[in-house]
Amino acid sequence: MAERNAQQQLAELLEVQLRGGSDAGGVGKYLLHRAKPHIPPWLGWAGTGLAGVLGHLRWADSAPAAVGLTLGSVVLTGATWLIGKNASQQRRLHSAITVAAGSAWLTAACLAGPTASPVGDLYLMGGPALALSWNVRLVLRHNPDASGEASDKGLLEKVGLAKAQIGNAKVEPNRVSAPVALEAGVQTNDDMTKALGNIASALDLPTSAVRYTPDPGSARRGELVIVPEDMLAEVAEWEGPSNLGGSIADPLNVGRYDDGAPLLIWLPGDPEAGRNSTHLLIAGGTGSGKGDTALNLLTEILSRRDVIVWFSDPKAFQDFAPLRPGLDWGVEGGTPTEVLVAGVEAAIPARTRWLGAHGYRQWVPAAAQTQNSPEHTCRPDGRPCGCPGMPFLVAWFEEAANTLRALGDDAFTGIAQEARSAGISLVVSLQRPSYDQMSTSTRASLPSVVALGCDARDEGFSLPDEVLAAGAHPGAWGNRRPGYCYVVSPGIPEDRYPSPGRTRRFTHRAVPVMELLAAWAQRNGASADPITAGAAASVAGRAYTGRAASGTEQPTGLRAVEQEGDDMEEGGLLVDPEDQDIDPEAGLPEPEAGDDAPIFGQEAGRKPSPEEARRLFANALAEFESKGLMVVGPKDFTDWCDAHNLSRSWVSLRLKEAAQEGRLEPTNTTGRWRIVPALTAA
Ligand SMILES: Nc1ncnc2c1ncn2[C@@H]1O[C@H](COP(=O)(O)OP(=O)(O)OP(=O)(O)O)[C@@H](O)[C@H]1O
Repeated sequence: MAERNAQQQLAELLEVQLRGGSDAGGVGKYLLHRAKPHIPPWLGWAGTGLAGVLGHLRWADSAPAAVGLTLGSVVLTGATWLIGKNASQQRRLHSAITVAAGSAWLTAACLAGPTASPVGDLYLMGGPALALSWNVRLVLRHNPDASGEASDKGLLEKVGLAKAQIGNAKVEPNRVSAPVALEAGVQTNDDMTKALGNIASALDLPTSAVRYTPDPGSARRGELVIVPEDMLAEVAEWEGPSNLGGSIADPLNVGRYDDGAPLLIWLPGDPEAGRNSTHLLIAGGTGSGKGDTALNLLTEILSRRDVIVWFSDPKAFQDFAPLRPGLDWGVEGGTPTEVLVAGVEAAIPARTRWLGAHGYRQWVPAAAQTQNSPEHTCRPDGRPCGCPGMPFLVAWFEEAANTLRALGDDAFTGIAQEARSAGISLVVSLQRPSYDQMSTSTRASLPSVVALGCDARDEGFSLPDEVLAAGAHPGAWGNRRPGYCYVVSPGIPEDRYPSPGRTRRFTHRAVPVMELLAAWAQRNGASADPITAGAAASVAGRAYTGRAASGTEQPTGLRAVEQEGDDMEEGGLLVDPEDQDIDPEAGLPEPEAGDDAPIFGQEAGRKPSPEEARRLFANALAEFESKGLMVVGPKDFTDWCDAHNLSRSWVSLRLKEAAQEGRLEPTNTTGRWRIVPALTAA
């Protein structure tokens, strides 16, 4: 490795900055920028000449002026020498000679006249020679920065890594990268990562402009990357999806990196690339641009042909309303979210079984096609089965802290683990990225993150330690840089992780485009396959309808379940036997004669007989179900208890009994039960 002085690398970096300037302002601006540092010596020359002319007009032939000017000249030269004691020897001498020559000439010009011989000749020959000597000095310094401080010591020496070496630098537009070798046996990569802030300070750049990627094979080698100009400062607006009609396996383009490269995320795995599917956390403080980042991602997902989205948004679709028609299942917070979670739990084994039966070890785009290949058939005789394809499923939880807390760590970790082999990606966003919002183990089951600006104390939650050590600092942005983010996700080269990117902004202009996109998804996007729709309906009953197809009243999910019934008759599809009888379209049992007394209207003061109370309780469950409230607990019966003079503890016991009878299923939350719609229909 040709090892060079750090100073040269610095010069190259600044060269790049200059080039950036020239791109921006054309050749004239570039030349002016280059010439600027060389002008001051010439101004000094002209100024001295002018002072000579004026001085002569005033002090020609004055003896006291001669004494004063000579003394002044000596004092100025001495002062220059003294003041220059901290500068290099060479610079000190050069300055003193310049001041001595200039002030001696000025004295002579004042007394004898600037045009007298040889004063005039000295001015015309000596002045330019001196000015040029300063220009040459500047050029040789390799550093056009006129502040003059950076050049006298090597960059790494200044940050306490004197013996470290920088190798051949790779200079790209607005990016300099160079291998670094630290002093063997004395310095480690940790020393380098700790020095990044100081390097940024030495170069007068923001902290996020300097990054270091340690070489995994060495404790003292790595790559230093410097990106001088913040190319993300300019806001980019969202103009539409990047790949309408593409596959969800194609990269999702959510913004750009600071060198202009697209910011890409992959959710499904790719067996050929050896990449696993992933779950994604969108983490950012208030005002960090989480909402717009989510829109970038969701619009990309909904524009793909082979994916469906289940979406829970406790904020009542404030940001996402225009996209709602494109969702296969969209719910607001509270019980509907609990039901959606139960739907995901039910879909996981059903989908995994289907994928396995069709010879897929993980979801790939071919799984979303009708199964016409003998390699992917569920028929024992090996002939193509013709089963409808299974689109990828994204289950998205906005502002998920409460949902995750209610679900519990073990349950979430289990879902996250198993969902990956079921062709399901979870996307989770948090109000505040911190451990009081999400436990360590839940955080650990989300391998990918889009880390937006946050409180500096929460950086450790958002990003892995090694990415922070390499120079990533979302805490430095807070909410001052909306949309700025670091993305850690499979498929992205690891040395990219500490590079900041920025998502696109959504304004009111985006609304009609999003509406068009949702309409496109209704018409051309995937709809739930019978297996997924069946699993959802088996736990959610009427609460799951599937996305309404464009131009028809009938939701696609229910259509899929109906079709499932037909397929079963043909014996084509492998289905969980327990799910076979489910008919989510089936009505609730007709109330028996005399049952039409209003559930919540019992005459005050009269306690029902035990038998009557049970009947009323069964009716109440049926009513909850008909409203799609599929997860219940004693608190949901508060009004009902008041109306019927029954206590919540009685309801609590009845709920447990109903669970033993199979009418309810326990959920992950103590005291909450899921209504089993299949038994209602039976
Ligand atoms: N990529 C971006 N580029 C420029 N501005 C952006 C970007 N993303 C968001 N913004 C702007 O930043 C502001 C905050 O964005 P947003 O509401 O999405 O933040 P948030 O993190 O969702 O905040 P909250 O949690 O309070 O809802 C908005 O004015 C938005 O227009």
